[in-house]
Amino acid sequence: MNAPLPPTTAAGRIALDQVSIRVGNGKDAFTAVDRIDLDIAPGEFVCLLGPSGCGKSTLLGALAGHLTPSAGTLRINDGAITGPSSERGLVFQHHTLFPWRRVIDNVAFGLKMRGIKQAERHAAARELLALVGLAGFEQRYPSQLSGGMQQRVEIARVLIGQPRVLLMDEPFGALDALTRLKMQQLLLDVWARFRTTVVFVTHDIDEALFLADRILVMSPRPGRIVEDLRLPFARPRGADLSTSADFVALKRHCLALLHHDAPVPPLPRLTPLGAPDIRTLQFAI
Ligand SMILES: Nc1ncnc2c1ncn2[C@@H]1O[C@H](COP(=O)(O)OP(=O)(O)OP(=O)(O)O)[C@@H](O)[C@H]1O
Repeated sequence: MNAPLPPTTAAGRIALDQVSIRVGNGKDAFTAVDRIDLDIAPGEFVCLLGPSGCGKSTLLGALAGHLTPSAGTLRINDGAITGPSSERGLVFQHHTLFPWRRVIDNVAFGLKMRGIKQAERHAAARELLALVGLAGFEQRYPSQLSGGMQQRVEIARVLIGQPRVLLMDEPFGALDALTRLKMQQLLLDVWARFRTTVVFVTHDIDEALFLADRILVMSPRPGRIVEDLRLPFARPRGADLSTSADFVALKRHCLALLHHDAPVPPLPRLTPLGAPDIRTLQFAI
């Protein structure tokens, strides 16, 4: 077996061309996602931010290959997305671990399905469990772990498949505030190592600002991208970022974008912690 950890150079370019997605049946069918054009670079960390029901999960479902767009094309690494694939790892708000399998066997399950011998798959699973801070918990069952620990196992379980893209749908939405902050930091640490492309759905502005290279702000239904915001914050990022003047200014800007009845203030002049500078803030619409 190859080394269990994905190569840092793994490609994961995502390209959407005029993607629209209709959901529902018959006279109840409607357009949930409307004409989205998008190019996400390999290794980029992108957050989809928008109000409830704007189509974030629908768009993620199409990226996962679970939904077929009604119009437009959706490609990863120049190949059309025609269905689910192990090159795209999915993490949801609630874990999908097998309750009857120990942690190590949950993480190693994907390798078992590929016919990898137990010693090898356990070695790979142990390595990933250590990476997510769960060394020593290999023999536990999911029900013996806290919610944050279960999500750590879930992330390890997905990473073992060496995905080029991580698709995350509010993965920390069910966690308490402090655990959520810890998990955000953990995710950034893991991402810094693997540089997997990440598309992360959230309606939490702070979370998006803390995690992303780029925030795609969506309109209420039908979901369109109303702003493509590239963040100027240097990495690695620490907890102090969220109290910086630039963070607060961008938060105010995002809040106004999400509250469509309020006028959106012009972006303030930012003082980046490092390159790139204010000119990297781009606006799609
Ligand atoms: N299979 C379906 N059949 C009918 N309507 C659907 C289906 N899937 C999604 N919808 C509707 O499409 C719209 C977009 O849903 P989606 O879950 O993508 O939004 P969201 O932005 O992820 O919302 P939230 O943040 O609340 O999870 C919603 O109005 C939802 O009710």
